[in-house]
Amino acid sequence: MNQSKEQRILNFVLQNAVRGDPCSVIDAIDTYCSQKEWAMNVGNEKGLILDKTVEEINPSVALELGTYCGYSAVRIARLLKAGARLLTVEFNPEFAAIAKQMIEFAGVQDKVTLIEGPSEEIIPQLKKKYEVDTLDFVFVDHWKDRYTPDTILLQECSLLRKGSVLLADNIIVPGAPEFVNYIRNNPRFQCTNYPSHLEYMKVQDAMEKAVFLG
Ligand SMILES: Nc1ncc2ncn(CCCCCNC(=O)c3cc(-c4ccc(F)cc4)cc(O)c3O)c2n1
Ligand SMILES: [Mg+2]
Repeated sequence: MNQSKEQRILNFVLQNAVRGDPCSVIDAIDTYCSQKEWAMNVGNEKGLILDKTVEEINPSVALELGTYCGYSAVRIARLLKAGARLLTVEFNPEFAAIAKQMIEFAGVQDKVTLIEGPSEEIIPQLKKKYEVDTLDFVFVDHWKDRYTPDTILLQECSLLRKGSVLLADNIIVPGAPEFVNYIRNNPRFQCTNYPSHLEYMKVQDAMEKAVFLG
């Protein structure tokens, strides 16, 4: 049975990155996906915006929606302080299996809890099953039409506190127009737009940061 693109990306990392070195894993994925096969990792340009946001917040508890191959989970986890943790949600079992191996190879597995399932099912479980009180940071990078309902769900589940930060990928491509309308017109969020480019392409994209005001 021929390999998936995601398996080829993982194999390239296993052969070209250094075990336990998250930066070498990030670089290997970016090299493969810019030179061989495009893939929907956040990439290095938007990845720097992600890095700066994570460093600014220095979260104790972070959530990622849409793990894919684990590229942004490794990017986020490598910046977390001792004792801090990232919960990342992926509903595609093949992608989750790749991401698990990617996270372990990078050596950040102690900081990352990979949860398999749809966000709409997992979010309501975070408090009781995953012992979350509130979230300091949420990276939103899953189905673009789930951005709004899941932002509402996070509020309904009392998972956001004054100062919680959401960072959403793909505001332009594929786009999340309903989310942009919702979040920018919601007085409970303070929004900032970060123009950038679609990963590995010269196409315009952007990220949106939204601070929950409580
Ligand atoms: N509910 C739920 N819960 C949990 C989940 N886990 C996964 N999913 C499903 C998410 C499926 C992948 C989401 N990501 C994207 O679709 C995406 C696409 C592009 C892109 C594609 C083609 C182009 F031509 C241009 C741009 C670029 C990006 O950066 C993207 O992030 C879940 N859903
Ligand atoms: Mg994305």
